[in-house]
Amino acid sequence: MIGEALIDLLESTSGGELVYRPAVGGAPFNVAVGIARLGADVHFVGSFGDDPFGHRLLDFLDKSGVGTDGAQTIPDVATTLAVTTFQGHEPTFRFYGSPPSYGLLDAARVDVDRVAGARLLYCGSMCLLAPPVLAAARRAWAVPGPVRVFDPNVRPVVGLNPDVVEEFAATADLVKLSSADATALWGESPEAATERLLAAGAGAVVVTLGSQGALVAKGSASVLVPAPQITPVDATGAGDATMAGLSWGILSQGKPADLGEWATLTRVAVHVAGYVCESPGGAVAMPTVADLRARFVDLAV
Ligand SMILES: Nc1ncnc2c1ncn2[C@@H]1O[C@H](COP(=O)(O)OP(=O)(O)OP(=O)(O)O)[C@@H](O)[C@H]1O
Repeated sequence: MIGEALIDLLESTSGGELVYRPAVGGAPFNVAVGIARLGADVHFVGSFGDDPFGHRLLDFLDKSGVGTDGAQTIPDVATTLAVTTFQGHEPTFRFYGSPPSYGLLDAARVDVDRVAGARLLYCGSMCLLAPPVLAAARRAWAVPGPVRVFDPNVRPVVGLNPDVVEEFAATADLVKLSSADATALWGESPEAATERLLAAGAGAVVVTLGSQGALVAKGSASVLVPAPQITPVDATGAGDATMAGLSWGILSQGKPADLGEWATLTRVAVHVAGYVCESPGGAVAMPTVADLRARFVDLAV
């Protein structure tokens, strides 16, 4: 079934040379791998199907040094597959697999003691469309203690309820989203979405702007952090790399106190994203600190 759908899709979208490359991913998956590559201790909570694809994802997390106690393998369910096609370096996704394996997480997988002892809690993304995942995310989000970072990441599946986004934003220390997310959620400019999220209660907001970098806002002020000059090859996981860079910055330097400190953190994050854009694959392209230093010699990390 999936094979037939894939063949139809590939035939309908391949105008020239067709390049097929299997990869691993999913936004929270990419973020977890990205944070681990940068050197922090990270644990993943999420679900996979009980098939070779799911086993491969778990294996990749293990090999990347991500803790998988909170990962759940769902019996008799196929792992959701995403087929990514490209216009230049910009990816478009189509998902296959019903019910979606990522949407069946048991909220009991959230170890509240571990959350309470953590320094940072990341929550994303379109998976929140699934009621079980939303219940799990609310269970984790209710635990006081860690710095909370939230990525609504509504695309490529448009439909996440804006009320849910504002619910999580209300108690988030940081909300990161893309300008495309802002349009999909509210039909708003990055500036207007930033004001909305800050008014909802977010401590700070970062809106990514592709090759232009990112808009960082706190209180009534904002600043544009430019992206490094790169030659993009594959932008898959660029937003996730930004989130990984921001999370790692908070873990290594503490939560920023003011707009200037958020901008400093974001400057590193746009370089992490730029690095990822320069090679194919999303999660596999996430850099170590040594990779960043070698590629961007002027970057103080
Ligand atoms: N062409 C580029 N040159 C330099 N940096 C880039 C480029 N494209 C993306 N980036 C980096 O990746 C970050 C995230 O990109 P973008 O704003 O497109 O988010 P995204 O999550 O990939 O977007 P979308 O929601 O459209 O999928 C940017 O803020 C920037 O740092």
